[in-house]
Amino acid sequence: MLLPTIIDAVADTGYCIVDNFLPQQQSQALYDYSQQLPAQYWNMAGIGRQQSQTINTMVRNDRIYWLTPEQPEHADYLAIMEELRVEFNRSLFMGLFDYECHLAHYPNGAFYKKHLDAFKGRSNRVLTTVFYLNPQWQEDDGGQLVIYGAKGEVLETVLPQQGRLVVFLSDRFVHEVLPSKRDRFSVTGWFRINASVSGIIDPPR
Ligand SMILES: O=C(O)CCC(=O)C(=O)O
Ligand SMILES: [Fe+2]
Repeated sequence: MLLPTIIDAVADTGYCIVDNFLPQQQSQALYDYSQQLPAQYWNMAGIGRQQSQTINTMVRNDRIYWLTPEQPEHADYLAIMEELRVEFNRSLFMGLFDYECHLAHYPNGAFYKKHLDAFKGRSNRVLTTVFYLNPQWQEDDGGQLVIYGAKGEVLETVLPQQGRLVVFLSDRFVHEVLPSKRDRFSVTGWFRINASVSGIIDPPR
């Protein structure tokens, strides 16, 4: 069973990379879904939250589409992430209360510069997950996820291979997506705690 392996790795090092997280046909089904999604459904990804959201194509130029449980195509993925959430809470008492995720499309040339997904005490995003959908990705295709350690050293360089899942603590690891030379598809998500900042519950997006 993969879930305990993921939890042990995150408890140990703060991150985890696993292959074949879903059965191949489920990964492929999400890939196929992303391929047929009409262009107008994809939004330019922003930086920051709600009113303070800005679109800065110097930092990132991927396009995103939020997944919802109402769509049957997303049900398998959301169901396993729910299992993972429950397991994290049971094993590590993390108090994760929900999960939000979106499809991401990096067209040829797209990237996401070094960033953190959360700032200590200022976000309810606790754990980042990235699930890759791309069949037969090669080194030359670029688009690697680079994860950095506390001293700025490279910890991991990850090819966005179909079926591969990366999980890491959102406020601990600076990371970036190197320029992709092919259309690159993934599902990026965050497990969240119900933290309130200045008495205001952090809204879902
Ligand atoms: O797609 C990836 O490898 C990482 C994406 C990312 O860092 C983000 O959306 O915050
Ligand atoms: Fe990120």
